[in-house]
Amino acid sequence: MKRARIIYNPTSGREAFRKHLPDVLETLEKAGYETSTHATTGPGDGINAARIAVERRYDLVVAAGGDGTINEVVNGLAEQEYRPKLGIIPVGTTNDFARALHIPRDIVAAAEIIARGETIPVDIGRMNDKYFINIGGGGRLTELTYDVPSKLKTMLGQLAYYLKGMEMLPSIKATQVSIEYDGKIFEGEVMLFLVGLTNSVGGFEKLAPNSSINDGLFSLLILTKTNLADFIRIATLALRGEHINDPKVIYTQANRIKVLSEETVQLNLDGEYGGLLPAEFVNLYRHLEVFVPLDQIREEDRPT
Ligand SMILES: Nc1ncnc2c1ncn2[C@@H]1O[C@H](COP(=O)(O)OP(=O)(O)OP(=O)(O)O)[C@@H](O)[C@H]1O
Repeated sequence: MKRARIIYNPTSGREAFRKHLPDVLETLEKAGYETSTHATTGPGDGINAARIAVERRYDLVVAAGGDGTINEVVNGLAEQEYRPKLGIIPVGTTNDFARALHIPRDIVAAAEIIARGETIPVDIGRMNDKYFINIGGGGRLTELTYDVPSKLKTMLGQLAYYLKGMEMLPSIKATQVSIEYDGKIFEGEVMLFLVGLTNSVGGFEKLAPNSSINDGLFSLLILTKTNLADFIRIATLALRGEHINDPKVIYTQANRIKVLSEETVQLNLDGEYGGLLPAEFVNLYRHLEVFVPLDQIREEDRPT
């Protein structure tokens, strides 16, 4: 019999998961999995729980929570030689990774996708010694993702980010950086730089429109120094994915990216604080097998 381990964050997304747990267990049972669960106890516990699941040789690990929980589970799996297949049940306020993989927000529907058993290989990112699934980045502008208090996030969802963004706009300063990507170099002042694995970031579904989830490449997006009016114009274009042709924006694909600065620059990984520059990003090609609704996945993302 195959064995599954569910690692879920009991506090994530209005505590919705626990209520549906019996249905999820039944769905996996019917698909032939003997399933056990672990409720995370606080920050970092998801990493440990995933490591334990590796040691115990589970066939499948299900991460149920927001992007924060999925990030922790991936950090627990990424360095191991034996990596169980990964199921995702989105329960958080931001579910960029699930959205990029077309996994539905309905808990039982997401469990049914795991039960169906179709997986694809997915790239993940490493930044210095940490792993990420969606996005890494830096610059004053990226700081707003962790300035948003989590209570506010739970209550207001995406709106919280926009409110915080509006409040911060006038005080955002450019940072002098050097960015080396696959042998090319950018040097200059930036509002932010983003290193993305998927096309969806913070609810902007077209921020990196050319991203493929398993081509071994990051999307690199650099927003060079702008004034407030330019910034608002580019942010508006970004809603439609049209910012990538703007002269203030550099948008390209790369497998390895190094970022340096003489200033102190905070980094952000999957929406959480990720340390300070310098940073080296490496794309780990098809590092995890993830359950997805194959009929929904873009042609270019399907395994070849
Ligand atoms: N029992 C717990 N109590 C408090 N915090 C926890 C607990 N378990 C995990 N966490 C932390 O909560 C953080 C956020 O969780 P998660 O991402 O799942 O949900 P969310 O905040 O609802 O969604 P999102 O991060 O997508 O906005 C995780 O990074 C994790 O470290």
